[in-house]
Amino acid sequence: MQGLNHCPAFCRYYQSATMASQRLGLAEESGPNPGESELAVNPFDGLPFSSRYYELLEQRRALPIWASRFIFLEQLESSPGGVVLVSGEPGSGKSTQIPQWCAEFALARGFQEGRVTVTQPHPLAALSLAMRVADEMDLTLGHEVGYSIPQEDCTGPDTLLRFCWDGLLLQEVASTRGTGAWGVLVLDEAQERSVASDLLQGLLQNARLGNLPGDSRVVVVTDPALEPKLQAFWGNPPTVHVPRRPGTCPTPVYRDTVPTDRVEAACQAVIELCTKEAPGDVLVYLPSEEEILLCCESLSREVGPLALRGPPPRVLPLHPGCGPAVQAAYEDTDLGARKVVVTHWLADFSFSLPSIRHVIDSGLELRSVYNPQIRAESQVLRPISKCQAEARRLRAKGVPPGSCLCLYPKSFLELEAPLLPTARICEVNLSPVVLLLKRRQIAEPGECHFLDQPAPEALMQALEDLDYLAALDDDGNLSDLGVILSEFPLPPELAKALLASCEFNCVDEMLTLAAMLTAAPGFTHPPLSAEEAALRRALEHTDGDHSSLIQVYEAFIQSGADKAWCQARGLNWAALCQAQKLRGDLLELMQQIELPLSQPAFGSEQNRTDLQKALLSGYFLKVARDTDGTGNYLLLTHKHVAQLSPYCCYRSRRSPTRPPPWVLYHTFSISKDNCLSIVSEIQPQMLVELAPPYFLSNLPPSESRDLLNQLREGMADSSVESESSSTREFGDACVLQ
Ligand SMILES: Nc1ncnc2c1ncn2[C@@H]1O[C@H](COP(=O)(O)OP(=O)(O)OP(=O)(O)O)[C@@H](O)[C@H]1O
Repeated sequence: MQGLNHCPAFCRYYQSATMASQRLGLAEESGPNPGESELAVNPFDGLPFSSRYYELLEQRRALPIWASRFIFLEQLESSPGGVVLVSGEPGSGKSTQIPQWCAEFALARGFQEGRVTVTQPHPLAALSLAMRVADEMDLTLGHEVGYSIPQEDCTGPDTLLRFCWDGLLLQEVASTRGTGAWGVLVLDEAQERSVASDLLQGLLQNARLGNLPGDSRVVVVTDPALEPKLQAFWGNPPTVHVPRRPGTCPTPVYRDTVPTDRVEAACQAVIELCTKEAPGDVLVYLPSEEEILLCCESLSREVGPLALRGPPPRVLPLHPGCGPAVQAAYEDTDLGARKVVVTHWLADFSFSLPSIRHVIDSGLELRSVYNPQIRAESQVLRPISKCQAEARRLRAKGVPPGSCLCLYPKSFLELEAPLLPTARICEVNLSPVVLLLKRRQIAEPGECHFLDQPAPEALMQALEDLDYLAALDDDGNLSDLGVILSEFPLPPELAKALLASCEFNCVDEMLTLAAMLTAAPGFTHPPLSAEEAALRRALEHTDGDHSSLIQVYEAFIQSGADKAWCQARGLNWAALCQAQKLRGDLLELMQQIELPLSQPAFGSEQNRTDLQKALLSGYFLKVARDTDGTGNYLLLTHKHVAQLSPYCCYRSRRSPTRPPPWVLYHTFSISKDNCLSIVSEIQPQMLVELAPPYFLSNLPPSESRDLLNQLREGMADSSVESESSSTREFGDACVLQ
């Protein structure tokens, strides 16, 4: 801010704004014109506007939302509760314009209440919007306009307008670190119902965000479908309705049946559009990233040989793994080639691509849904909501109208689809949410008023898990350990394993593992060729998948983070780079909290045991046992049978043939089969040492539980005989409980 206060243009702008009227500069509807040399200075950096600014200004003025600028600023100024709702269709200009107007509003108040933060439910959308808005405002990305997404903070001391992944903002407000405060907070894409967006709204509504200055503003931006619910939730705040764009969107054409091969059906529909030479870009919606990649491969093969008048279409994937390359979807292609963008739910509401004329919609989405009763994730293929289907249809714009092909019958969504997207808070593991609520001193998470209340059983399971992890004290409040766990941007069990590594002198290895488990479980993907498979096998570690992940990371670092090295092994280079960054962030955090670190010792026998102990301290809830040597694992916490994932090192190994009897796993998922992923062998004695005794006694009756209890009794007896050694062992185990 200091930079701005020393900027003459800012001082001139600010003085005139405050002297003339509270709303001067805000009510000015048209923005500066190229001829007005006096005003043709950017008030945010004091530099003259470039010609690019005026070029983009013309585009901005053509957006449907432009007509609502004055009314928005007026409501922001005068809203009695400080909350304003903005409701408009996708593509009307909400995500790019509202943040700029909020920045003008904050500037006119001299940024005395704080700066502007805009949340997005997808990190990639935050990045892409920051790039666009910096361009539209004629400012430098990373200076006045910035973004914060996992493992990348592109902001600086002069940042006035920050686009932020909502999960990150939630982490900031929960912890004592980070900026967390703002003068204007814009919660964009509320209709997506991300966990963080719902939670932030719940906390704001319950006035639990204590770090807010007195006169701050909250702007909630939504698709019209969620407006009535938000109106009721926020007590009828002032609402800006963005007018509908004049012109027509195509009437959808439905298929008679749902195709058995969606990818093939989508490819054929694209080829048909290309051969008919129907002008305009194409947007294809498929359910999953896997199908996006298959479709892109298949299209790239098939469109090349087509005898077309113009250049062959350019096929572009659009999914969370694309990184900054997503901007290519907005850019004009060389020689004016047609773009075919293949995506999934990511582009339901974000990524308004202005050149799209044709939409091909599978009507389905693949989502991960958590079942608290069996503590398992399932990949659920389900119809999209009616609101998403409408948003997809509206993506096809232009004159003459393009087309919208639905690869399903009309009755499909009418009968099966919900009206609105499901609130993600009702579909995820709630342990991190409950940890956060406890951090905000909300004693009973059920008390917090949310747009949709999560199921009581899901909350109970989360409380139970946090209790086992010793994150709660006897009164159900956050323990000291719980406070430290809540500081980490990791699931509670992984944060606990990381903390335990301080006790067991294996911080260096556990930091790597925490980063790899979070950013790059890419080692589990199948290799594509025999050479790849051989190179990959060389990275496998005999101790299991967890040690393999550490080994992959170390080899990656030794390669100098080389992209070609990763490609030769079929490893995801971008994900490994992310792991490297995250590891650095976690290390910094541990140093800030002044936790003891330890020297690298990967590969030694002592380190192997230490690492297992640290892992088990966090993951004792995720243990399974192969009771008869057939590879059918019984999970300890409930009566489910699961198999090792096909990519697990114990399955790809030629010998030994017998799978390990006791394993610790990272995820249990139910999709095509019941599958345990990222698995390492453990010794049951260690489990008895490290799991809280009441966890073991609460396990459902099974042969495994009896075995563990026998072990416990045996260990207790031997402790009487050799008190000194067992005191040391149990002493280790009790430190974090
Ligand atoms: N990252 C970007 N790069 C280039 N142009 C962009 C970018 N994002 C948006 N635009 C342009 O801004 C216009 C308005 O998009 P904007 O995202 O503001 O609309 P919206 O109403 O918020 O829609 P959505 O709900 O889909 O985000 C788009 O049509 C496009 O021309």
